[in-house]
Amino acid sequence: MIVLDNIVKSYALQGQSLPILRIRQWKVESGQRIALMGPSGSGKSTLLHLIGGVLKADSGELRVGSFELHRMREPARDSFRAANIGYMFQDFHLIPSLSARQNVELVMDRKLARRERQDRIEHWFERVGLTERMNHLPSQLSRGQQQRVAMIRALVNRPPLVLADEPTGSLDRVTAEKVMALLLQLCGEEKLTLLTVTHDDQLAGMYPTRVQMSEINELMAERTGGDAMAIRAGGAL
Ligand SMILES: Nc1ncnc2c1ncn2[C@@H]1O[C@H](COP(=O)(O)OP(=O)(O)OP(=O)(O)O)[C@@H](O)[C@H]1O
Repeated sequence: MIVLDNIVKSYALQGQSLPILRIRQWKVESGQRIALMGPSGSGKSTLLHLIGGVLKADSGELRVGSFELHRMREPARDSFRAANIGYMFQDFHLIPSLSARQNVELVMDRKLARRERQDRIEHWFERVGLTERMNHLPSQLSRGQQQRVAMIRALVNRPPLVLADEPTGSLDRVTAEKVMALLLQLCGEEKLTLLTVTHDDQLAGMYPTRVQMSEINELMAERTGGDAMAIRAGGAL
């Protein structure tokens, strides 16, 4: 379970503190698959970075399972992230000089026997329909295929929590729907908690649960009309 209590996050900008998030309470149950929606600048990526331990809140309490992220320094949060979070990004972040298989192998536990690692990799490539492409470089794959490799990389260690930031944002509609459906299916089968940022209503509609940033970020709710662009522009809140 993820629990946020009285979380405040600001960025320092040109000597000023720019408040971005104020969340009184938000809970995500284990195994939930949530589409996180909201206008540009509403703090979606910042929220994912807080939950993933990339950033630390200014104040408040944030628990992911038994981890109290608000008490942890950066090295501890880095270890937490490596062991517990699968990340997916809009632009895949695959290493161009490594094959699809090697990109996945890179994140796998070195303590696993080589045979076991290979079996797992083959199993996952089969599940996403890319068995024939395992030894291709990212540049030899379509964008949808590249994102499926990135999906394997995010899921192969069965992290309890998967954070996906606009994972289909650079794909065409048909491919985006296929990739999103696969991500939802695999996280469902593996019982992983999935938090996906998307601005696309149609893709969000595929999710069992949808959450608008305006429902949880009080800084948005306070603004009449939820004008998050003012947050982006550094407008007074
Ligand atoms: N490192 C930073 N320093 C200063 N301001 C930042 C920083 N990162 C983000 N911001 C600001 O914080 C606000 C929220 O950014 P964030 O990326 O979380 O929003 P978002 O909802 O994910 O937006 P988008 O949909 O455009 O990706 C924006 O106003 C952004 O300009």
